[in-house]
Amino acid sequence: MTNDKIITITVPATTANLGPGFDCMGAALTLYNQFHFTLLPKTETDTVEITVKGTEAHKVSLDKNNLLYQSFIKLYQHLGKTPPRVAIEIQLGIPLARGLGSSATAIVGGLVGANQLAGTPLDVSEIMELAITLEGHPDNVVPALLGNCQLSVGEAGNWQICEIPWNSNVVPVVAIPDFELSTEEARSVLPSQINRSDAIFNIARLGLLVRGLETGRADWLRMAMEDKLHQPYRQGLIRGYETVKSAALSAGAYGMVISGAGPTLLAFSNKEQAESIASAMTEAWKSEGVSAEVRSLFIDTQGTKVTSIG
Ligand SMILES: Nc1ncnc2c1ncn2[C@@H]1O[C@H](COP(=O)(O)OP(=O)(O)O)[C@@H](O)[C@H]1O
Ligand SMILES: N[C@@H](CCOP(=O)(O)O)C(=O)O
Repeated sequence: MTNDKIITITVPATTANLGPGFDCMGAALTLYNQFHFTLLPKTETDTVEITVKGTEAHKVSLDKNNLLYQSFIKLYQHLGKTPPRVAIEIQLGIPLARGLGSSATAIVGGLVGANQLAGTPLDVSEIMELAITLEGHPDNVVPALLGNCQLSVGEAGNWQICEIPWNSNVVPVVAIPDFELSTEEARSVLPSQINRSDAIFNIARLGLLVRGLETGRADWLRMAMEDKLHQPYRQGLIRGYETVKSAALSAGAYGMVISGAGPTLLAFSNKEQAESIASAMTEAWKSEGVSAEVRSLFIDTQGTKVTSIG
């Protein structure tokens, strides 16, 4: 094995939807997965070597079904090139199937890793287009790639990406429970049709959320973090949702929403109250028999980072 080229891709977690921004808005968080790609010499067989590190490593597939590897292969197929043999090491810092964009990191990491090894034939917007197609919605892959809070508007082949300013006094507090909820399951409970009043409810709040995030105005954020398109259908899948929400609000949170497809719950706070809100959410979940890791994070401003050796 030659170790002459090692590429490391670091991809941030994301919190998608942010309440009313279902399938269109999301923000990158300061929590990361890292992917190392090492070029291997060609052989007759095209086996892949995958190793995974981290507390949930045993849950990740080590064969060709691995989502990171599949995304890696997709980029070469897109280029019409044969993929090289690689050894992949995954360092998991983001818990899986918790609504923090672990699948988005795998998709973005695989595409960006392949693009680097192929000599960077694609630019960021071409990678973004492929990532959105693979994930099926833009709200987690776009901030994972670009960092910050991003609103994605459009359709395949024609995306407008708009960065939403985020006031530094709006602190994301994430409460990550010890149980999983796959995005697939959380999407399966959503209705295919919505009524007009629910659409108006969300349109108005998404506009308010954009201004609330920019200004940090508590009264705007409080109302803006409500939603009628996905959360009412999903909250029944999250044990303790109501208890944790009332604890967060009583402790002074502006609002609380489901992070991505859940089950992680996301509260917004000012800097002063973040710690007491985190404790209140931990205790509330404990009272429901759920152990949770609760953390105050920051918004990641850099997005996906590439480091190359060799
Ligand atoms: N680092 C990774 N490498 C390979 N596959 C991953 C990785 N992270 C997540 N996945 C895949 O994505 C699935 C979780 O995706 P999903 O249900 O959308 O949850 P999430 O909200 O975490 O994105 C995992 O069960 C696994 O199959
Ligand atoms: N808009 C999607 C977002 C899923 O994000 P994830 O981080 O849970 O994969 C949805 O709500 O289904």
